[in-house]
Amino acid sequence: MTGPAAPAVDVQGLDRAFDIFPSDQARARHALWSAAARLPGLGTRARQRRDAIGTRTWALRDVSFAVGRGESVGFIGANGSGKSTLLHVLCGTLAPSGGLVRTSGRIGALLELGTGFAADLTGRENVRLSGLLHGLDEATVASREDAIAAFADIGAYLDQPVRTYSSGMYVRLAFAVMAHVDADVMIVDEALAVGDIRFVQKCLAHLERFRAAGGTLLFVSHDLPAVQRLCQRVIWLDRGRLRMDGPPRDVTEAYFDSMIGAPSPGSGSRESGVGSREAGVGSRPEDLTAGPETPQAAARAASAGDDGAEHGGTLGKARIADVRLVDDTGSLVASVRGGERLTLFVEAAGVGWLRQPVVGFYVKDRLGQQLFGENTLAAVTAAPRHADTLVARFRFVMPRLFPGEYLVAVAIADGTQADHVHHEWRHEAWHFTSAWPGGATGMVGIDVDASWVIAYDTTDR
Ligand SMILES: Nc1ncnc2c1ncn2[C@@H]1O[C@H](COP(=O)(O)OP(=O)(O)OP(=O)(O)O)[C@@H](O)[C@H]1O
Repeated sequence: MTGPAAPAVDVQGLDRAFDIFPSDQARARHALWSAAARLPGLGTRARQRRDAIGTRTWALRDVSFAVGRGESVGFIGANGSGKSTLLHVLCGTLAPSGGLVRTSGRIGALLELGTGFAADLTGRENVRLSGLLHGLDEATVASREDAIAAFADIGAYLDQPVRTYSSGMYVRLAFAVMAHVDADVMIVDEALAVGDIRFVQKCLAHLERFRAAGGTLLFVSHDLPAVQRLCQRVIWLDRGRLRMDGPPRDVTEAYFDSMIGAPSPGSGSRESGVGSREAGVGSRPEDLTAGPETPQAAARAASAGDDGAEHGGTLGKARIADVRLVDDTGSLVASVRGGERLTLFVEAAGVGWLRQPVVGFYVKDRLGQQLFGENTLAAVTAAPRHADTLVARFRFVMPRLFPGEYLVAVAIADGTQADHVHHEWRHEAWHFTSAWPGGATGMVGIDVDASWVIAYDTTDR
């Protein structure tokens, strides 16, 4: 029995070993000696014979921590440090070799690809099966099927066997199921990494809402900014052992320093360039007037939700008709290297009476983090007028962006910084990839003309 104050997850002294055998015969001999070790009088000798067969790897060693209800905890660590093994033990798909694991409430898990669905059943059959396995009754599963299908958005593939799915389709369906089983605890492994940028943002927005509504989240990722965005606390696993447990910024910085071989500065305020934002902090993306967040913007954000919706805005009537990112020859730009001069065109229709039209944009990364943007607030001083079309143009030099996918969000508003009405905003007005070949640390790169290091003695020897 777990009382109301019991943590959602309680792990004490957890060990998990994997035995690797050179052959099936060796595996069978190991099983025999394991059985013999339980017989009276044979224990010590049988254990010695058993342990001489194969190689034992400790994926987790003496790991202890507790996660309170409503907490969001990120798990980070190098490849092979035990993160996935830990999540599997928490979900019950792997048994501990030692120690205690207690969880309370319904667990929804998105583990690595290939776990969770029966490959020969269709997506729809898997949805039904998963719903039942998560403890929902048949009627509830049936009533949620449409919502799950809409969230996954994989079209006719829903009625195809799961073995025909791409990894992206698989993860779409798996997340959609997890989002609809009334989980108290959500456990998400690196699987999200295979989703396309729009879907990943939709999932992250869902996890943020789940967290804000008091859900417990356990999140494994190598993506440190994503961990900082979603988690209030981070646990660093190092070769199976818990190395650090604390605030996201301290732990991710110490981990990053260990990865690049630098001494850790402790919990100082130095910015490492890796996701140095505080967890959960950041202005809402749709307010492109780039000032302090207004209550109106907050209210719009709350009503529209950042659910991956492609566009929103209810107050005005102008509609974004066309958005194009082009280079100096007028060609559409789908891939950038950074350093090139580009122009973003925005055209709106059905405008009507305007006091002072403001068009804005920003570029966001895969996690929805705003990287840069601009608006026409300073450029426009026109008197109120009537118009049916509005055209805005931003000419700028594209920064060096870390290789990956990016989205351009665009908004049209009318008014001043302090008092404006949003007509429409479009979260995903343009999509491009960055193919910058440099090795940026952090989210943007710089052009380094020269770099050097000098070593010298200050005293004569
Ligand atoms: N089924 C298995 N059989 C044998 N060894 C395993 C098995 N699963 C995991 N291991 C080993 O356990 C250790 C921890 O692996 P785990 O997958 O949990 O690490 P991880 O931190 O999730 O790594 P990654 O970041 O690469 O996903 C590794 O040494 C791995 O080789």
